[in-house]
Amino acid sequence: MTMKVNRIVNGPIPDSFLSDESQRLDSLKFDGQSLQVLDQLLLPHEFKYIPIENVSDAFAVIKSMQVRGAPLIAVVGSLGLLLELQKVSELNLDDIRQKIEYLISSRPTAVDLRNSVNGLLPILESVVDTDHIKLEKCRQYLLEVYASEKQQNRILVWNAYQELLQAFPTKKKLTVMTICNTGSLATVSWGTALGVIRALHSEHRLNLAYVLETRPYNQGIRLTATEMLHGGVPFKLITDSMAAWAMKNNQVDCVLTGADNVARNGDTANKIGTYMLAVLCKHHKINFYPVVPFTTINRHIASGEEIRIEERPAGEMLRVNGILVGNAECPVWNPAFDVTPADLITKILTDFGNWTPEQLEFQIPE
Ligand SMILES: CSC[C@@H](O)[C@@H](O)C(=O)COP(=O)(O)O
Repeated sequence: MTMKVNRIVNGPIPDSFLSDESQRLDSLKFDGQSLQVLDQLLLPHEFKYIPIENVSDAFAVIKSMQVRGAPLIAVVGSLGLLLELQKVSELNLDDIRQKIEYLISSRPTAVDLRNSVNGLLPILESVVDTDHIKLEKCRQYLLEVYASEKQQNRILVWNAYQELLQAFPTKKKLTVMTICNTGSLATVSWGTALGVIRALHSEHRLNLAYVLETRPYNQGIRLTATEMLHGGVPFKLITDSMAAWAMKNNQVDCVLTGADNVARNGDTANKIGTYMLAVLCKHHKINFYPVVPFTTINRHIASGEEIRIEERPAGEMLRVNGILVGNAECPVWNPAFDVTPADLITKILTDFGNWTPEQLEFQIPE
């Protein structure tokens, strides 16, 4: 997969656009040789960075949800592998292939990680390069996963922002709704849907964001609310069950969500509850937009039926911050994601342009 994809809507992007990086929380610290990630399970009460030295460390923090959010998972997995490859002098093809599969198994729905680490395969399979050159190319590629996530995110947010200006030409300020956490804590940059909400705020075009609590694991209340408070972005936290009532009684202009896996026909997997929002949008005639980096598009699958939905442990539903709130014996079904069918989606906003689901397949870059 090529990393460089550029299709900037109404570009060039002015330097002033999202220039104040102090408004962002750092999901990780990486200096080229050492990596530390923010333990998101401790938020909002404690900001603690934990060191990652290899693939098993990366796997552990992704699996446990200390690190989450599709783009961030991809970067942390890739950097975990990079740190290992920086320590070896000889290429071990089987070992790298096994590590790629191991990393992918940590979160099966989020396709960014799969797309990113699988990008090593053509390098490993080259019949021209020596092992020494392959090793060096693998390192460069993995570093590029990190660098390009940052660059592409700015384009993604800009493109999505342009779409909203165009869709609501007479609105001075928008009221939006969002689910889960799609901000700097889910990426190494501004974020996807939450990045767009940030942009609306910094361009004085945001009235209010309704932030869903996002049961069962509360990424909305623990993470998004923390980011909004940190950046001074106007928002109101609501429980997931208040979404319909908020749409009915308050003007909501659009719903902006992230995505974990988008099929060629535009069917979009995202945090459980997203499908419910799309259905509500249809009833209330509200625009529904997934904000989607190129790395989240799964060109290998035709529709959402092929997306594997991760199921998480019962304890994540029965406990809040480790405290048991239900009977430990409760039978539980805990799917982490759902799939919004393409026909409920207004447009898919991407870093290579903004497309209706019908257009998407013909626009995905090689
Ligand atoms: C930029 S984030 C896109 C998605 O990863 C996000 O919307 C989401 O569903 C996160 O789920 P999580 O289970 O917290 O990793």
